[in-house]
Amino acid sequence: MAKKTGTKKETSASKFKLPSFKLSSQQKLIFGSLFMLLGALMFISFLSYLFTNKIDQSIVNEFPNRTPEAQNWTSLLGAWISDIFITKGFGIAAFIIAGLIILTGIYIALDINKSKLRSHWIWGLLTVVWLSTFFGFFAHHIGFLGGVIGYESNQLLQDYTGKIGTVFILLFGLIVFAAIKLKFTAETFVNWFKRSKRAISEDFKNNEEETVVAFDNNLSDEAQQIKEAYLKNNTEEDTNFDLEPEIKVAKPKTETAKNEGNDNELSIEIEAIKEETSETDNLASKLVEDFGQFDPTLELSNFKFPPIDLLKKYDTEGITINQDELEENKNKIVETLSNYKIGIDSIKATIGPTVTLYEIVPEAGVRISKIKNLEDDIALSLSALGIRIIAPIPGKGTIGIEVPNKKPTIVSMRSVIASQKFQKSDMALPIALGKTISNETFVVDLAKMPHMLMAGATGQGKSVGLNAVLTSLIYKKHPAEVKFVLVDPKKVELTLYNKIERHYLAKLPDSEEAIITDNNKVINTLNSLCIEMDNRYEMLKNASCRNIAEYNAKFKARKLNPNDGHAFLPYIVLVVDEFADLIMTAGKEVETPIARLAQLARAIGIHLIIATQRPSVNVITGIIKANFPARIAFRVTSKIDSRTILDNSGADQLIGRGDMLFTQGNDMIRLQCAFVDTPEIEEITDFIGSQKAYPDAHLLPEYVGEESGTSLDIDIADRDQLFREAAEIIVTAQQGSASLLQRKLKLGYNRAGRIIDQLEAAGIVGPFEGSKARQVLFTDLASLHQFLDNETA
Ligand SMILES: Nc1ncnc2c1ncn2[C@@H]1O[C@H](COP(=O)(O)OP(=O)(O)OP(=O)(O)O)[C@@H](O)[C@H]1O
Repeated sequence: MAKKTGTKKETSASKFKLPSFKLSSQQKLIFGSLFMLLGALMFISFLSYLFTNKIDQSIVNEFPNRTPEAQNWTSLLGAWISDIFITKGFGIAAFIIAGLIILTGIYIALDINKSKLRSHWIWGLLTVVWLSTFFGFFAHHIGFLGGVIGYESNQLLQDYTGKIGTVFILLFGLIVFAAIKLKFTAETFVNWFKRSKRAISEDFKNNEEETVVAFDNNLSDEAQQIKEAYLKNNTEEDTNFDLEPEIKVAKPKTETAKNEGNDNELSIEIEAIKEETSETDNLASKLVEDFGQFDPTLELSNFKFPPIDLLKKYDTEGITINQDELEENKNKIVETLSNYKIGIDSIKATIGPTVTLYEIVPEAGVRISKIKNLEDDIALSLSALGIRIIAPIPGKGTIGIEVPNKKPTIVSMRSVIASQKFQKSDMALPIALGKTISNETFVVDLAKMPHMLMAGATGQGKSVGLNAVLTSLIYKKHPAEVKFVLVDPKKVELTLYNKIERHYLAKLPDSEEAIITDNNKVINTLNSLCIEMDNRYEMLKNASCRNIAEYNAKFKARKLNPNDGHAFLPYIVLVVDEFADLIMTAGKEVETPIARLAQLARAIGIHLIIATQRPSVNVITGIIKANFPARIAFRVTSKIDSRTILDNSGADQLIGRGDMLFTQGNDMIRLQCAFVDTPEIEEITDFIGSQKAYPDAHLLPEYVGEESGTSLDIDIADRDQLFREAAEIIVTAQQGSASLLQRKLKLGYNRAGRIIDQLEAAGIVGPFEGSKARQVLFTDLASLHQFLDNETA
């Protein structure tokens, strides 16, 4: 019964299947030469027809009659075909048709890309129509020049537009041809005109010069005699022989003579190196010329970035200078230092949003370490929390004392997003983190970091920091360019981003919620990202690219064929809020893929941001730390925590509420994190969520955990049409890889991946083994066929 339904399905499917025109090499040769010979035969007939058409005129209408003898070189058939194509058809433009048929034969025989052939045919036929209409003008003099079609079309145009109109229409056709096919522009003509003008004037000049040289030659005999006489007496080679200016003009002649004289010297043969332009390059530039660069944003071309007005302005924004406070702090610093016998040469204040930096130049002879050791005493005297002493300020010969402002100002997300620095940045993943102590907007490129660790005690601004990162990316990057994988074990921090799931989020194929709150799912997602990473590396390798930027540029330039499994790759940003919680519950299972991603994913555009409120060494392990050079520390409670995050103290002296230290491996920068509140995020996500979206979130590759092998139960009826063919390829090659199917069956990556899954479900290939190809469980085609036939029986 099962078999019956199966066959029924098959027959109905095959009914609608287009015949496949895949020819074997022998068939290509047979059909190719058939076309070539046919075209050549037509060409010879047409040529002969030009001389014999009058004689053969009477017999062409009696084609079935074998008796009359035609004068055409290819006899009756030639006369008849020529009559149809030339006289009754397109006139002498019919030669182009013969040419096109020959060309078709060549393309088939040599198996050249058929898309070019299609274009040759389209342009060829248009030229035929144009030429025959053009020759239609002269139909009264030589009848077959334009043929009946040419004559009629010309007449039609003349009836409606007159002779002048017809000429204009034909001229327009010519311009269209020149512009589209020959890529002419108005400049081409202008340049031509200029060049020909220049050529004329150069000709004119050359003529003038020739007369001068001729004149020189007249004189040169005499001059030469003088020179020879002189040289006889002066054998020195470097004689500065300054003759009349006429001799200088003739100098090239002397040089040639010199070269001729050195016959037995080795001559250098210079081989012109041909520029290597591969066929794909030509095809790519042709595609780019025809369709423009590939635009990844095309599917959501009407997508509107959220307007800046969705972000709030704050009353406490903008720095106000409190002169009294400045004076007071300055006096306190000078006084404290003088108590410890440290003299000051000069002091300068830079007012930031939360702290003011006092830059001190100590008197000559004061040891820097002495000031550094007095940090706590100075802080006590200034009676302020959050004093940080930077001794010395890197790159400057001064000592910095950061003192918190009495009235800190908020750095709004709006102000950093609107800043020129952010708006004009051309970074791959720009992040406007906040403002520096000198009140400059601080923008960094996540792609260069390439991963970020964010830590700080609870309530010090981590979630706001993560939101600032996400908001920056959303304001600058189209949904096609960046995707977020959000992990939020706290279940409340990132839920708002659910609304932009189909725009900006990526998720596992089988999961309902894009934002991951369940720790088990995190493990699957991280492993899936590892698969994505391996896939992307494979794609990069096949495209001979070193990183995602190169790859995407190549893809946009249409140098990579989507049929070979290539696709535009969006950046993927993985955000983990509360990493400590994950490590506590899942330990190694999480740490291993995170470490793998952190070590390898930078080149292929996967970037990690992990945040934790417990910066202890068992959470931020050595391996994690080694791979997260960019670190952000909000306020922490102890020096030890600060050292765990930054490898340095300082984070314990911050004042909280977005006050942070940022390091990218070397210097530490104190920043005030940009503030973005939940209602603002809500408005932004509402704005984006209400726009047209992709059908689904960006799907990550499926990852099947060790214990859950059952999700691969794929119904036989749901199998891909190419399932059997794919199985045969895999068994023949004894290599279970999706890329093999991609190449052999010319499939996209996703379809090849699905077929591999189906093959696994059918027990033809083994399970996924990381970067290794899957094991093939059938050794020969016979056993495979037997298995497949039994399956459907
Ligand atoms: N950049 C900032 N500017 C001004 N205020 C801020 C800033 N960042 C945080 N705050 C204030 O601190 C509060 C707590 O911030 P946030 O929720 O980001 O802390 P957290 O570190 O994520 O805490 P938890 O770990 O408990 O989630 C905010 O509600 C806000 O009032």
